[in-house]
Amino acid sequence: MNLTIADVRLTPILVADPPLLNTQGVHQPYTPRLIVEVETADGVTGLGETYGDTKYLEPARPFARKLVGRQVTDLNGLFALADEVAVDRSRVSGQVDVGGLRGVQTADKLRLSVVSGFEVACLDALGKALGLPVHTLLGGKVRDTVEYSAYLFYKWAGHPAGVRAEKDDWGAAVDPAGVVEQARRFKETYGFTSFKLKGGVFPPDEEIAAVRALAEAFPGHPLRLDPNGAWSVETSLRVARELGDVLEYLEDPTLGTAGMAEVAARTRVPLATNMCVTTFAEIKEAFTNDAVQVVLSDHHYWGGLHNTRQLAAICRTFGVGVSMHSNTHLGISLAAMTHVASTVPDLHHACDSHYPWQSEDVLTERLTFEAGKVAVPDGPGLGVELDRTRLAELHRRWLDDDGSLRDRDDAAAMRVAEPGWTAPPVPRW
Ligand SMILES: O=C([O-])C(=O)C[C@H](O)[C@@H](O)C(=O)[O-]
Ligand SMILES: [Mg+2]
Repeated sequence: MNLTIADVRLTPILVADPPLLNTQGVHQPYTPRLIVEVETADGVTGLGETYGDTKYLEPARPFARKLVGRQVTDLNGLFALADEVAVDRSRVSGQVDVGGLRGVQTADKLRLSVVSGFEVACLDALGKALGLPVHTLLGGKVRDTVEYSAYLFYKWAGHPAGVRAEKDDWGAAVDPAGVVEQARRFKETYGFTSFKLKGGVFPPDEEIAAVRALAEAFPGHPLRLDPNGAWSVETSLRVARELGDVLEYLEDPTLGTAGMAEVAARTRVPLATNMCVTTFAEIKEAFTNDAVQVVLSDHHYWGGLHNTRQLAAICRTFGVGVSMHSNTHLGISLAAMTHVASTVPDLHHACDSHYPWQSEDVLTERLTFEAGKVAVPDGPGLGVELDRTRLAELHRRWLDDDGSLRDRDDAAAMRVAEPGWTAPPVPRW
């Protein structure tokens, strides 16, 4: 068996995205992703997926060239290799990322997000070559299914008139009744029993009313609210007081570890984050100050599946819960999330996934949710197969784009409907 990497293919694509609202603005009609293929000398191909914006593509290209000639088994070597790749300083500022949704943005984190796509592709190739599923390569699954939560969004019925977009049939959700209706469809279609509402869109009282309406419609179901740091400490505490009896956790109510620690010290509602702990360097301060009770890992941010397991071990050591964050992603990443989640012993919260919002994919067969859970694939590698025709079509869309959609910009999408819109300064309320 020859496990030498003979070829690496990178295919940036644009995938349809509905008009989902967040505190920064609204999703653009198409969003970039990068599909990674690693091919061994024996002709075995492994698949990976990560962010596709220019700032990820730029380092991914030289990184891909460096991989040729190495072994797919050399996963630990990927990090040192990534350090050799230059990251344009203008792309990283050390502060919260441009989109304002993914926490700090450093060159290291950007490199890790690139590495994650290649690590998953190498694991997929290795698994296929050995005839073993990725979860076995990670030490073995401890569960056969992984539970996901319904990711509820305030949304418009459609993208603004005149904007080229794919249609969706979810309708609008801009008030409590719309949010409950969306949740009902999620539950009926996918069987989800936990619900997360993306907040920070409307004044807190409206979002409190939406969560109350969810609690009434779905009694006993775990509920979460995530305004992506849009609230002050005092507003966070007020929301925690008003919703404390129905929330599983509040996610990133306020920005920064110090603010989160202050909120955590004054409420019994657990705080979760995918913003103030998104790198290993941020763990010490957050955990020693008891700023967060649940970390939402994301194998893209953290540098892959092995790093996700290391993060879970650190969380376990500190008695901090672990779950998973999700951005717009396709089936390759959902499969990767499911494999790694299946190996984490104490995963006590349903993971996030945007997947139901993505009507397009590059797989021959989409992954499915049954009773809110994805069955852990047991076939070789990730257990998914690439649809090359679909990949080519979505790549063609990327090639045809004039550049305006190649870098996600929710504020720009909002300006189409509301000229003059800029992402609001935080705290917004
Ligand atoms: O905090 C979160 O869960 C996210 O950042 C997930 C996504 O970025 C979500 O907010 C979005 O896409 O609008
Ligand atoms: Mg979040």
